Amino acid sequence: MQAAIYSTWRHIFKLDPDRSLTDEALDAICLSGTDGIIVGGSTGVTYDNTVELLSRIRRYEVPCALEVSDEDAVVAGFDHYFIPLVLNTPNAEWMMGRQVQALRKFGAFIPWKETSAQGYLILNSQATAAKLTEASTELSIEDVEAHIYMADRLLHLPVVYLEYSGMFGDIALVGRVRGLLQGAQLFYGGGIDTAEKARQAAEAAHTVVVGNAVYENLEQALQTVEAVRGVEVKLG
Ligand SMILES: CC(C)=CCC/C(C)=C/CC/C(C)=C/CC/C(C)=C/CC/C(C)=C/CC/C(C)=C/CC/C(C)=C/COP(=O)(O)OP(=O)(O)O
Ligand SMILES: O=P(O)(O)OC[C@@H](O)CO
Ligand SMILES: [Mg+2]
Repeated sequence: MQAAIYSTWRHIFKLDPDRSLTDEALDAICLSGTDGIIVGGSTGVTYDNTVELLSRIRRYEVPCALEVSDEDAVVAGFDHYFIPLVLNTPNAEWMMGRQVQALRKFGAFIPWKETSAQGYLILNSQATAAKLTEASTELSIEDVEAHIYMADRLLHLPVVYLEYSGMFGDIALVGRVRGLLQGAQLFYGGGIDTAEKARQAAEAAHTVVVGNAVYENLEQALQTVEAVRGVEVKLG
């Protein structure tokens, strides 16, 4: 089987359709040398703002994936689709419920080879996604490990996503999780707003995701690309 497009991605910018970016900023992001762009956000993502952002990104060659957070914002034409499942929520709606509901509608049309589930472990209680999904963010190391065994060894999810959106996470824990994984690719995201934080995250995870910094300090966000490129980690 051909490897998924994201399997070699070390650095990703995540762009939120619900936030605005000038053409100059988008130009710099798309030409930055990042491996890929994920379009996604936890709230305010609509069909219209997703189509608009995709059409602007498509002026460039950079690969672009959609992380689907709302069944009403499913847009054709992306290179890949990620379907988040929240592992650490007691509310099954966010683990399986909404996804199954969407599959009733889209199941027959899904490009399966270009579609992957992501097992999200949300570890910042203040993240929008944590509040929305009622995630149980206060996890012991044993709890984290158990979730990782579930995602990687039992469910065989292709991606495990350690999500600290809005804060820089526990990088030692990220490295420990990577060491446990046998099949899944580890995405880390949260609070990367300098080259140094990007470098540390890239030492620990297979793939690092830079989101809010794009909107808050673009110059520093752009520097994360080179920082990640300088760190060797075995992928695949
Ligand atoms: C041809 C064609 C049409 C192809 C496409 C077919 C296709 C692939 C269909 C998809 C069908 C499907 C199964 C859809 C799932 C829909 C769904 C409702 C999933 C639920 C996802 C979920 C658990 C959402 C909860 C929030 C979450 C975890 C979002 C992930 C992204 C995220 C955390 C972004 C960060 O958010 P942000 O807003 O930036 O947060 P901050 O405020 O902290 O910055
Ligand atoms: O926005 P930040 O904090 O960079 O987090 C990136 C990403 O993990 C969000 O889903
Ligand atoms: Mg954000």
